[in-house]
Amino acid sequence: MVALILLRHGESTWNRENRFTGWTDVDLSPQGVKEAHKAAELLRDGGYTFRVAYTSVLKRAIRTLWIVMDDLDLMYVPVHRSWRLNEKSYGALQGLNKKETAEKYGADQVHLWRRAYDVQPPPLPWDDPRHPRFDPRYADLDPETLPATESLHDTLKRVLPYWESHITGDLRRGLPVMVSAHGNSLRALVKHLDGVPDDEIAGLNIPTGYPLVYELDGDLKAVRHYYLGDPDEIAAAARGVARQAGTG
Ligand SMILES: O=C(O)[C@H](O)COP(=O)(O)O
Repeated sequence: MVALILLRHGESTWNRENRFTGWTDVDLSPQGVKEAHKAAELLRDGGYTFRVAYTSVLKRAIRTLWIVMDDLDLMYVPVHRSWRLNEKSYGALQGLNKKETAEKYGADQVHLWRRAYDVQPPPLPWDDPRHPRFDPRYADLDPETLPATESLHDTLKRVLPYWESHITGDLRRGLPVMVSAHGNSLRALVKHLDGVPDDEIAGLNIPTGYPLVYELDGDLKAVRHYYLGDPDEIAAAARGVARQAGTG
């Protein structure tokens, strides 16, 4: 059995302000920093460690990982960053307040944008300065592959090749792996690991800062998975995520 630890970054400044974030590179809030330290404590208390770490190219996930590695005295562990682990692109919704968006477009529409498997939010126009093609961190990528918006399905389609080509190799070698990423890139991974049907994934909400441990067998089938931390607190935090737009 090998452990895969999934960790959604601690609360970000835009989580705090209840804004759609997506590929916007905002940092952790002071609360998010505390959540990252708490995640490290939960891992230490549970006797968990990791030999390799993966994260996105967004600082809220990177900083969460740094804090965990520092607190666990694991700063030497190799870290791989990839845009493929970034949050789902929220396109033109990025920056907008979730509740105000629900008031304007209706709670049902916002729920579809947030949680439906195959629905894309409105795209960023090609010339919008926020389009990732203008961001130097993606300069080596074909601009046509960079998303102007994404459904969860689109997110899964770019997460999976990285899972297969990089992460599974370490797990097959028996190395425990940490993935510090985002609400929706992790929902995509969980959908794959647990074989969650398309129409059921809308009900899954991942809270910030609680390690989600998967025990995988030799074929990398998920045998068991569980959060570390107080179950009532975690359930309340997941309900809080579901209700960010006033719905759920
Ligand atoms: O990008 C965001 O706004 C959040 O990180 C995830 O948002 P969601 O829970 O609305 O999908």
